[in-house]
Amino acid sequence: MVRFYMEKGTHKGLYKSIQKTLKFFQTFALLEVVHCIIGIVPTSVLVAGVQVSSRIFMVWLITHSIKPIQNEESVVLFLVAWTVTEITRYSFYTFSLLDHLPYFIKWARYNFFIILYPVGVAGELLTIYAALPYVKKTGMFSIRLPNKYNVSFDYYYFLLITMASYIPLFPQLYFHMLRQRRKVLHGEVIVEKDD
Ligand SMILES: CCCCCCCCCCCCC[C@@H](O)CC(=O)SCCNC(=O)CCNC(=O)[C@H](O)C(C)(C)COP(=O)(O)OP(=O)(O)OC[C@H]1O[C@@H](n2cnc3c(N)ncnc32)[C@H](O)[C@@H]1OP(=O)(O)O
Repeated sequence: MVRFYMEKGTHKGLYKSIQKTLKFFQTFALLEVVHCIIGIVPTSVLVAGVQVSSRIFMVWLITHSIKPIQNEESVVLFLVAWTVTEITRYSFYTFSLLDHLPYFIKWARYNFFIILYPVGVAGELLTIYAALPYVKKTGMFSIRLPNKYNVSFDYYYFLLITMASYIPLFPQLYFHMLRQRRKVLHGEVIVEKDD
């Protein structure tokens, strides 16, 4: 991403140039949920599920499907937030497994999110917001009556509901990370409710 910006001097075309890698890694992140379900990692299934499904949704049902929004600045916002987060997170896992975790990586893992989470969420919400006029105009992914199954679905209203769902769900993730931060960096013992 940095190389693209240095070479082109603009964010336009960035999404197109990284989309394959993005789709591959974000789709495979589903394995993180599987790992929680089968108990390979002790992470909450609910927390990992919300985190991964929101990213898959952004990648496939928003950015991939709605071409006119791919060059929005808000796309860069969430791409940068996700990228820095995952570089830090997987460095943390790798060094932890090697039993040589540098303090800076641990510190970064449990501090960067304080800024990156709101930045990422802002990028995601602004991108969905930018998609709304196109979705309304084209009626994409919507099912209109009458049809033989007597079912109707409006993707435009689905997106509005999805945006609203960030209000109860995002604080859950953010406060979870704040609790993890207190536990890992300050050694506080925190009793969490089971899923
Ligand atoms: C259908 C439409 C759905 C739409 C839903 C809409 C609502 C969505 C609202 C929410 C929006 C979220 C948006 C989000 O996409 C925005 C961003 O991400 S912006 C960027 C900032 N983001 C972050 O900082 C993300 C932080 N998240 C995480 O760190 C994790 O994803 C989290 C799932 C929260 C888990 O963190 P936690 O600290 O609880 O657990 P860990 O999994 O890190 O660690 C537990 C222990 O397991 C070990 N572990 C885990 N995985 C591995 C691995 N792969 N390899 C090795 N070890 C692993 C880890 O070391 C821990 O071990 P220990 O306890 O011994 O330290």
